[in-house]
Amino acid sequence: MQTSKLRPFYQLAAVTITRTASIDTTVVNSTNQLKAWKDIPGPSSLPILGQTHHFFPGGELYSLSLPQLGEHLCNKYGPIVRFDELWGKPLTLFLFDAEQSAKLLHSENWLPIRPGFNSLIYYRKKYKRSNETACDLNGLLTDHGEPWKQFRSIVNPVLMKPKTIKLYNAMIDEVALDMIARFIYYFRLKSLRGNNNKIQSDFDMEMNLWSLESIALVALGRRLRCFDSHLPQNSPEKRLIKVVHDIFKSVEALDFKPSLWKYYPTKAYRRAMKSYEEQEILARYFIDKTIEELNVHKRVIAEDKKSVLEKLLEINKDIAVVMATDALLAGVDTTSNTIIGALYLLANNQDKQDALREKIRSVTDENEKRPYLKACLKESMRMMPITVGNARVSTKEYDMLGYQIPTGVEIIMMHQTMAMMEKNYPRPTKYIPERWLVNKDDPLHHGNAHPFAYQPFGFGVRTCIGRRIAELEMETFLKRLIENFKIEWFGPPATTRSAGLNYVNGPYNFIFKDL
Ligand code: HEM
Repeated sequence: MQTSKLRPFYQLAAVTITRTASIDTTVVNSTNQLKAWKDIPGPSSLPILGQTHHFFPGGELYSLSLPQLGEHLCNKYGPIVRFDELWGKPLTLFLFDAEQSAKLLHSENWLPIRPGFNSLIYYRKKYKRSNETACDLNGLLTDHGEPWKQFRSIVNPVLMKPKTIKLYNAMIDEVALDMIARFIYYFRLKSLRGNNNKIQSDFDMEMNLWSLESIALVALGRRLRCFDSHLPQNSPEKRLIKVVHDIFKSVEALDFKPSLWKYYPTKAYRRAMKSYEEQEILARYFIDKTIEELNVHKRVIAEDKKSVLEKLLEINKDIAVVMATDALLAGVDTTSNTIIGALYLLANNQDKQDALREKIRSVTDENEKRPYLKACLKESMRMMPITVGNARVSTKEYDMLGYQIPTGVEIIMMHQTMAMMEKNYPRPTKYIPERWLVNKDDPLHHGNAHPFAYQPFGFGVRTCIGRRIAELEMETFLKRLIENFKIEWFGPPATTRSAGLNYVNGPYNFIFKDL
């Protein structure tokens, strides 16, 4: 291997994070006798290998999924667990304490740095640049500091204002109804509906087709062909769905687990660069087609009918394109897997499903709020979240549980583990949507739990930009499903895997009975 080929890898550290916030050590009280970093509990270290040998076959962390890793670390080492710097990965801290998470999230809420997409940052800032196609705007997933703030201040009003998002109600309902029609059509085909009405098709692909069709309609303002019954496997729609899975898998392999990609172009690194490129090409295909159509028709579109892309195009074309590309990456597996989790939990808790159906039927005004529906989704995200937690890089020194935490540490707040602790949510393994609704004197009242044990959409100025869209999509679709079908689960409990996000594994033993 020529050294020139390796050079970009050596340079990576320079591009990953630009710290613009000043170091403020006031968070550490100098009179405190704080214990040092090395005193924080964590797996033992060996010379050269550091703590990585624990991830090798026979090691205590070998082949654990991220949720399993969280549970193991918390049970064995306690609420704060240390991983030392190694192979280009900075100091990393796993946090299982809601109060400390609150402190960190509040304190890092000026220009928060969220780690976790370093390989995508590398692709967008270095790899593409070497292919002479890079642009300076890299988007919310990968920008930090002032560039992130500028970008976010432009897209926030378009994507986060509840009033603006409400304008998409009818469109999103149209997609939900088309998906229900597709379900009914497919389920009537004997080949897809086996004994006991059990689904025999790829249920996760079906849910991804729904989520892609929905996010594309909001982001681009156009219908794709996701519900076309003759959609080929190599269609841009199905390829995009597949490449999104591949990307999240790559992020876990390169950015969460020990990997040598920063020094050497490993196979996983090469696969990741190919996936990032393909996602960009496919997203651009849909975006360019949309812009072309807009230019040809030059229709005067009412403000409430404009897509996110059209609204952003009027402000800045580069931002419009990058935001649509990111929506077609971050808005697919997230909503589809949250819905699969919610359906699984409702199928296994028939009393809650009946209560939800009754509440949905009792609403006569479409604009009326649906607190029980929201509570069902909140409870699903508590028990089956798509991410194990949130993360920030410390830009100040902290006193955390008596330990001095330096700057530049990647701190992963393990909300999935915290949200399943009895002290945070009583009877944590039980699916109880009511906990989000009951009043203060009820021991289950969610306000009695620490609010920072549960943060499915993140926190503060860096919170998920797609949150309002995701909630609208999921509430609309879940409502239509529960209105139309009684959903049951057949066979052994579902298992999950982590591949960047948490996914429910097949077989998807759902039974959908017409009502
Ligand atoms: C159930 C659905 C979803 C969940 C649970 C979810 C969760 C999250 C979380 C936890 C974060 C990190 C927030 C933080 O660091 O504080 C995030 C960021 C983000 N999400 Fe989502 N997300 C969902 C759907 C979507 C959708 C539909 C989009 C499409 C627009 C989207 C786009 C993004 C983007 C671009 C960011 C980066 C925001 C920034 O750093 O400023 N997400 N999401």
